[in-house]
Amino acid sequence: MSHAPEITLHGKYEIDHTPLFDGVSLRIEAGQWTCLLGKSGVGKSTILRVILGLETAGKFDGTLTADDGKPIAERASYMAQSDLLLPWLSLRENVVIGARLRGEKPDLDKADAMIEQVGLTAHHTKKPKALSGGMRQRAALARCLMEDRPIVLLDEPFSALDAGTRADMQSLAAQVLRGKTVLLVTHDPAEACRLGHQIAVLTPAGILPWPVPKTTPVRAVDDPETLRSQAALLSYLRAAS
Ligand SMILES: Nc1ncnc2c1ncn2[C@@H]1O[C@H](COP(=O)(O)OP(=O)(O)OP(=O)(O)O)[C@@H](O)[C@H]1O
Repeated sequence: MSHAPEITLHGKYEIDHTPLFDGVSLRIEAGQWTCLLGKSGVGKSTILRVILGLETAGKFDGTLTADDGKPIAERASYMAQSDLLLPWLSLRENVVIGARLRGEKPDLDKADAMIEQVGLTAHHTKKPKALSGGMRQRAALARCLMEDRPIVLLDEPFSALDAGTRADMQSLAAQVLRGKTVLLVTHDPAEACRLGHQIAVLTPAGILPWPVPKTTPVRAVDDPETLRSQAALLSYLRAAS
């Protein structure tokens, strides 16, 4: 796998001259999972889009760098909040769309294994409209995990899943993305405390680094320190909202 860089973002962002966040300093550690939380509308998805160089509603004023000095967007894979599945393609064709768009021969064996791991083998010929919301999200996850990129940006990738499937998909993503530089946007303190090597809370005034349990992710769902940590994080988020 190519080098998974550390990424740093410093700066402020405004929409129509109104600040959304100011003085943000976010370090996304090399080869680790950084979980980004914060209240709805504070700008988490915007940060992902800034990192990817995608269009946003406002203007970012600051710096975005990788520790190896190379461009970031072209070696990143991205799972957006909406599944972005192409409605005229089957689930399997959607999962290999990245290779097809690059004019490469898709690795169908790998795709089938990924579809099996997300539990959708029985549905691989179906079009997106024949899938439930949670199934579509798992298809989008499989499509993202197919891409062997060193940088991975995930925007609430497990939000539509039932609790059991969510825990399974978290474990799968952690296994497949081991060693990559991952930024995960989530509203779920339990998810952040289970998966995060680092946790950051975005506020209008900047980033608050949140202490993580001493154990290494993926943490057990019943690990006492993880449970204490997620309870403290939930209390903080509730008080801050
Ligand atoms: N196309 C747009 N035009 C105008 N404002 C926008 C547009 N897209 C986003 N915004 C504004 O930018 C702000 C940040 O949006 P963003 O989606 O980054 O928030 P978020 O923290 O990811 O929210 P959520 O947790 O609800 O997904 C919001 O206040 C939103 O109203």
